[in-house]
Amino acid sequence: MMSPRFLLLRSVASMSTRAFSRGPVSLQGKAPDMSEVRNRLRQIVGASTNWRDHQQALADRLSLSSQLAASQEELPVRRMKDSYIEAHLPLGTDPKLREKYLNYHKGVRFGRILEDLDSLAVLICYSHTHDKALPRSPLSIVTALVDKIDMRKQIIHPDCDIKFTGHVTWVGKSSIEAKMHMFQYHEGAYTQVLDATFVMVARDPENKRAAFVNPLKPEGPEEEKLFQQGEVNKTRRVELSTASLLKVAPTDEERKIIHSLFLNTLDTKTVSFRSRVLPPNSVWMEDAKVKGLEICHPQERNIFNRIFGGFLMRKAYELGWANACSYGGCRPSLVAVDDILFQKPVEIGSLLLLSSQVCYTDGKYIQVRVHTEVLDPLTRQHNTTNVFHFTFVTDKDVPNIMPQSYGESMLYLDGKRHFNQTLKSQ
Ligand SMILES: CCCCCCCCCC(=O)SCCNC(=O)CCNC(=O)[C@H](O)C(C)(C)COP(=O)(O)OP(=O)(O)OC[C@H]1O[C@@H](n2cnc3c(N)ncnc32)[C@H](O)[C@@H]1OP(=O)(O)O
Repeated sequence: MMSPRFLLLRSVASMSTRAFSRGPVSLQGKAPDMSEVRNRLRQIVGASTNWRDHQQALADRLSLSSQLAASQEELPVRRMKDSYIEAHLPLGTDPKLREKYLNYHKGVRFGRILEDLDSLAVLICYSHTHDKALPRSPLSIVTALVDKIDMRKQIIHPDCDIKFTGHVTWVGKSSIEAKMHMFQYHEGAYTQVLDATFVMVARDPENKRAAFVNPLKPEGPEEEKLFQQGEVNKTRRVELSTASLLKVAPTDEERKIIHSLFLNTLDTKTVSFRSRVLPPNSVWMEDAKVKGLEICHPQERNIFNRIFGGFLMRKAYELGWANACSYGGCRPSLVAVDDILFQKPVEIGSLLLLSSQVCYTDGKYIQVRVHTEVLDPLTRQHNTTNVFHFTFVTDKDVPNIMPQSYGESMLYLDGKRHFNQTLKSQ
């Protein structure tokens, strides 16, 4: 039986033809491939194709400020089908493209898929906010959050065509939730590989302050449900942020977990709080880190001359995967991506420090957190730009991760919260 999600997708897809041919992604009526998606984004904002022209392109965009709406009410209401997009990644039919996506293990580089989802989410939002009367959009639409990516299949074939679909499911004043689905053509049919929910934020042409986006009117019970889920997601995010362990103490149950881990690691031969012994089949958290550095070259810029969010996700994912791989001693598969927060833009030329940590384990599962920060070499100041959460699974049980310090215990609990959230949605 087909899943309700898939039925919904089909129903939106079937009513999308008119929207698709009127929307800004129309390319002689056929669905674009991912390079066309990126080219279309460049056209929509008037991005420079050469780095030497980027200052001029930025100056040209400044003049678009006068086209921003003064209130949300003055913008026309949009329907979900107005932003519906289908895009293709012809891995099966384009061998040159396949090389870019292929990993050593004859699978697909998931980091590349993250880049494509990010680009597609931006184009979906520009379709929602499209104004026929304007040749260029005054909005700078940036990725604020990857709320969730749930894998429905663990194997992505490198030689079969991929199809992405997606549309806006909820809007606030300046924020937009976009849901996307990925399918792969295998053994004569398209089957679902993943579902993704991104939150994007519209900013002025200089990317300095929030800008209003068109309201969204759900049509019919299925769209109402999606819209309400968007509201629920927003409330959940606020609640999670309020209960963050960086702000408030752990719950009673969590405190008991940490104390029991502490008791399990005490050296029974000494009467000391300090001497700790690693239990069998365990690894100290301190020994489960992998770090990396990226110099942020202009090649990785987005349409607003900052570092492309998809590139940051790819780098963080690959580091997190390498950490899980060395921790588990075998190739892990991705189960879910959860709550990727884009706190601050990364400027071109930055030194980006990436730090990945195995923060929670449960049987075959490994929860990895990747933290990125930019380092100003002159002032030696560090600024957090992103935090990423990945859940991996391996084919055998992995050692238990063991926190030692109070800070590590909070990382452990945060990892456990993310892991439980992932299990709930599976
Ligand atoms: C060349 C080919 C490439 C083509 C691809 C193009 C892709 C381009 C996309 C990107 O690459 S973007 C790059 C990665 N993303 C960033 O660099 C964003 C970095 N983060 C920020 O700049 C700020 O944190 C952000 C603009 C997201 C939010 O800033 P603020 O917190 O000051 O926002 P503000 O308080 O003004 O709130 C504005 C809205 O954002 C919402 N918001 C802010 N942070 C959020 C969050 N974390 N989650 C959900 N919503 C969030 C907030 O609720 C509010 O919604 P409403 O207006 O609807 O009420």
